[in-house]
Amino acid sequence: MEKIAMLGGGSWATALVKILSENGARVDWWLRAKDDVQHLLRTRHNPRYLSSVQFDLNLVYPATDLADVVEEADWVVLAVPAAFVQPVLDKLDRDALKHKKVVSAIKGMLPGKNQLVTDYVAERFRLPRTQLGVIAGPCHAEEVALEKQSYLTIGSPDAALAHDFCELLRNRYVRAHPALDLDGIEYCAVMKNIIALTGGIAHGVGYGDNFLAVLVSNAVQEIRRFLQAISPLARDLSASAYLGDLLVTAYSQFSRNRTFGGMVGRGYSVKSAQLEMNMIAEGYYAVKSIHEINRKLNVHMPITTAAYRVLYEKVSPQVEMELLKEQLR
Ligand SMILES: NC(=O)C1=CN([C@@H]2O[C@H](COP(=O)(O)OP(=O)(O)OC[C@H]3O[C@@H](n4cnc5c(N)ncnc54)[C@H](OP(=O)(O)O)[C@@H]3O)[C@@H](O)[C@H]2O)C=CC1
Ligand SMILES: O=C(CO)COP(=O)(O)O
Repeated sequence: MEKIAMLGGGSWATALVKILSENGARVDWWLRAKDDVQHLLRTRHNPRYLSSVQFDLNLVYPATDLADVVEEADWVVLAVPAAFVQPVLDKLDRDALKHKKVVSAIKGMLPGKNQLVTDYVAERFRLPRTQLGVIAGPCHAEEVALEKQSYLTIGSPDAALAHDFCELLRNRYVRAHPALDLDGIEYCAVMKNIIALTGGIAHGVGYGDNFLAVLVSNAVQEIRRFLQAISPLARDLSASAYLGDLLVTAYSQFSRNRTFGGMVGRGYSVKSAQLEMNMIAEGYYAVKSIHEINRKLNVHMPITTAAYRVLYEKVSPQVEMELLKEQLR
């Protein structure tokens, strides 16, 4: 039996625990709050995220002791928001992940360090990239809870790792495919959140579907330019790990990034939008990271720049969307 350590207690971790445990894997599940662990042990449900999902406690072992949770695992899956991944993982000994395969389900970068999660893990735990992977693709946790047909892509420079993790995920409603482009997939997952957030801002200001379609088309070009500058490779951006994820985040009712952007466009401050959401919109942090990385690369990125100016320089969303609209084709 495969042993998986799941780190994170939010919606995506909850959805992945459902998929993996229903496929027969043992999942040791780290959540940060004792009360949530107690609730899970008592009721078999996560109290705050996807609370309709019921877990088989013969396969799912919720706990708050991080070192214990990872100790016996073959696989460690990271599903805490990017802003908290470093404080969580820094509690582990540097050798704690030595012979383990580490798969990041996080769609964000370490704020402050402006580093991809897999780069941070490789550096901190001295792991070769062949022990690392990412889970990507258009997939909202809420639809997994409803068992709606979904597709995931596992990116890893190690084809066998990607293949094996796909096997752990595949079921009646999840298809999973391997890919080799770890960096491109991870960066794209970060950037699509920025685009969805900006689409939300535009919508909040009053722009409609016609504008959003043009924004998303231009976004594909912006993502292509950035990826070519930071990680040049012949890649097909129309694949679902890239374009699919961009589309679902820009258009889905479940998208936190789009929702957050919408609130900012309607006049909420960043703080009040974050408080009201109660979930994490990674795009807010990603805008700053990508903007700062791009100071060196100098790629033409009008959408990211517009989002940065609204979120970090407090330029009015109306004014910024007026300026952005002149730059789109
Ligand atoms: N939700 C989805 O559909 C998908 C999400 N992802 C990615 O998964 C990652 C995790 O997001 P998701 O599961 O959606 O998160 P949610 O927004 O559902 O939940 C927020 C999570 O952040 C935790 N958290 C809040 N503050 C802290 C803190 N100070 N230290 C540690 N943890 C904290 C919360 O813990 P607590 O409950 O204890 O407050 C909770 O587990 C993100 O990178 C996201 O982009 C990827 C694909 C799909
Ligand atoms: O990555 C996601 C879906 O693929 C989740 O996006 P949101 O965080 O915007 O909900």
